[in-house]
Amino acid sequence: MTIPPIEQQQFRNAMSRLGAAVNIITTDGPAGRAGFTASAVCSVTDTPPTLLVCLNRSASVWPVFQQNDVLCVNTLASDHETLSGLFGGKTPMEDRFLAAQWSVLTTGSPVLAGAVVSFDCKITHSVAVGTHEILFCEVLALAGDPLTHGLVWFDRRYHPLIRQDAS
Ligand SMILES: NC(=O)c1ccc[n+]([C@@H]2O[C@H](COP(=O)([O-])OP(=O)(O)OC[C@H]3O[C@@H](n4cnc5c(N)ncnc54)[C@H](O)[C@@H]3O)[C@@H](O)[C@H]2O)c1
Ligand SMILES: Cc1cc2c(cc1C)N(C[C@H](O)[C@H](O)[C@H](O)COP(=O)(O)O)c1[nH]c(=O)[nH]c(=O)c1N2
Repeated sequence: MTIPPIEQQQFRNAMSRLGAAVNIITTDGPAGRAGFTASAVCSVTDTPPTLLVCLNRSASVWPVFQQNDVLCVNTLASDHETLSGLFGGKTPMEDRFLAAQWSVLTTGSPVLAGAVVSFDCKITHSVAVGTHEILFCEVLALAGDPLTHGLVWFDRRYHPLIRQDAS
């Protein structure tokens, strides 16, 4: 029996049905400051606290993350749609960062003001799979705003998460 291969577009159409949090992944260090929008973020283990980020190696930011070896995962709030678009397009890097306020925690990676949660991490190792690099990241510090509402990428558009009981 021959199993027909899943085409790229079929895979993307299927993945578009898998809702995901939207994040801006930032870094700063010897290679400079950079950031991009990512939905491919996942918890790996809590001992040591580790998450993963999948980054396309064709992105302009890839060499910067590779050299800095640190990053911050900033999970976006319901009012961050415009910011997500800036970090997900071909916008010049300085213009992306001018559109929001930033601080730092432990690694020096930019921490977004008003994020739902921020994970400040060192990249412990990475694995290449196809077009992407899976970055395994140990979490060194946390921040966040418990009053914010989340944002989900589903069906190729944003869905602000507003709790039914929110006043
Ligand atoms: N993991 C990723 O690299 C990823 C995830 C989401 C969106 N994007 C990019 O954002 C843009 C808009 O995406 P969209 O969701 O509106 O429509 P789309 O049809 O390009 O993608 C649909 C879904 O497929 C997956 N996907 C898309 N490109 C991928 C890739 N190169 N590798 C692995 N998975 C991929 C994602 O889950 C995405 O939500 C596109 O340029 C897309 O490539 C990339
Ligand atoms: C909602 C959403 C979600 C994602 C993306 C886009 C958008 C709009 N992009 C694409 C990524 O943000 C884009 O390629 C970067 O801006 C890098 O582009 P430059 O090469 O720096 O212009 C993206 N890229 C990636 O490598 N991993 C990911 O998980 C995602 N997820």
